Amino acid sequence: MPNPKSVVILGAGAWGTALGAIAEANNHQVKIWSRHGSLSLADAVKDADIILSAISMQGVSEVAKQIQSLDISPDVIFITATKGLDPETTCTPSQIWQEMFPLHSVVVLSGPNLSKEIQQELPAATVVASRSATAAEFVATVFSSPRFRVYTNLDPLGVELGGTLKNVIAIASGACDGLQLGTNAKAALVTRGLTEMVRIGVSWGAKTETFYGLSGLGDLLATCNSSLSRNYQVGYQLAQGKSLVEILAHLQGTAEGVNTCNVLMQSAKKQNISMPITEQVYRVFQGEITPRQALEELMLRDIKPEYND
Ligand SMILES: NC(=O)C1=CN([C@@H]2O[C@H](COP(=O)(O)OP(=O)(O)OC[C@H]3O[C@@H](n4cnc5c(N)ncnc54)[C@H](O)[C@@H]3O)[C@@H](O)[C@H]2O)C=CC1
Ligand SMILES: O=C(CO)COP(=O)(O)O
Repeated sequence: MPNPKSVVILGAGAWGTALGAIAEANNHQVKIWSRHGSLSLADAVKDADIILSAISMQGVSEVAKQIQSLDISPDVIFITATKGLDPETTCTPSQIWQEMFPLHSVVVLSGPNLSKEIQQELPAATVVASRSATAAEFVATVFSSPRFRVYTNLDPLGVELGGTLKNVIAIASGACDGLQLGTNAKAALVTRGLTEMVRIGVSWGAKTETFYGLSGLGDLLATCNSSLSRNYQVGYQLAQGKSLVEILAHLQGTAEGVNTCNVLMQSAKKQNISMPITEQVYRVFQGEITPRQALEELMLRDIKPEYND
């Protein structure tokens, strides 16, 4: 374990708090900043070795801009744990952090990490990815513990997109379970969902194999099969006939898949990339069709080869 480091967590939500507890258990000094708390951002990031952002997508650009105006040591490593896409630019959180801090190392942390289980100290594994192998290895040592196994990876975009894109498939999976469609249907949905994730992710520059790792397939398995996932909960409740507005009004925490689905649909249309599951989730959100009609549309698509469609 490295010497104690000063770790600043941005965001006091479910994930920020859980990650703070892991670093604290490894004897690091942890400060958690929240937009609603009394600690100023300037005081929070003063003397930081690591700044870890676990804020919702909607706050990332705004908070990164505020930090840009502060005095940050060139040695600070940024970690991003947000799973979302910017609605205006389609940038990922790490691209936003890297653009604002071009001389700093930026590390993506993503994996099958349902925060409630992590808070209960159940074992889990994750991935830390960066263009800088040294930064990724350093972050791995800060967060690794007997209950949190951290792998390094050199494809930050792929790792980040795995965690982000799977949220839309988790919504579809929740709907699949809400409609009681069975295990075969779920297996088909998740597998074809992964194909969609790879298709668009690779067109954006991610590596195919990254999607078959913990941050892609691993996170899909976790969120598509657990009612602890907020995205899954959204889909499940849609299948029960609730409106999206009603569901989001009562949901505890953030379901990033809703915004991600909208951003993905715009990009897929522009790039002419086929994303049938994402498209059906989008149409359900728009109130154009019900989850059951979405299922029928998916089942009645043209017959085609499994690959190269
Ligand atoms: N909860 C989980 O199991 C996991 C969540 N994530 C990702 O981490 C991110 C945060 O998730 P949670 O902590 O679960 O959500 P949450 O809803 O519990 O917390 C979100 C945090 O972001 C802050 N925030 C929101 N908008 C902001 C703004 N405009 N300015 C400043 N702060 C703002 C909130 O104040 C809160 O502290 C999401 O992108 C999520 O996909 C990733 C892995 C696991
Ligand atoms: O990404 C997650 C677990 O890895 C959390 O999923 P939800 O955001 O759907 O709760």
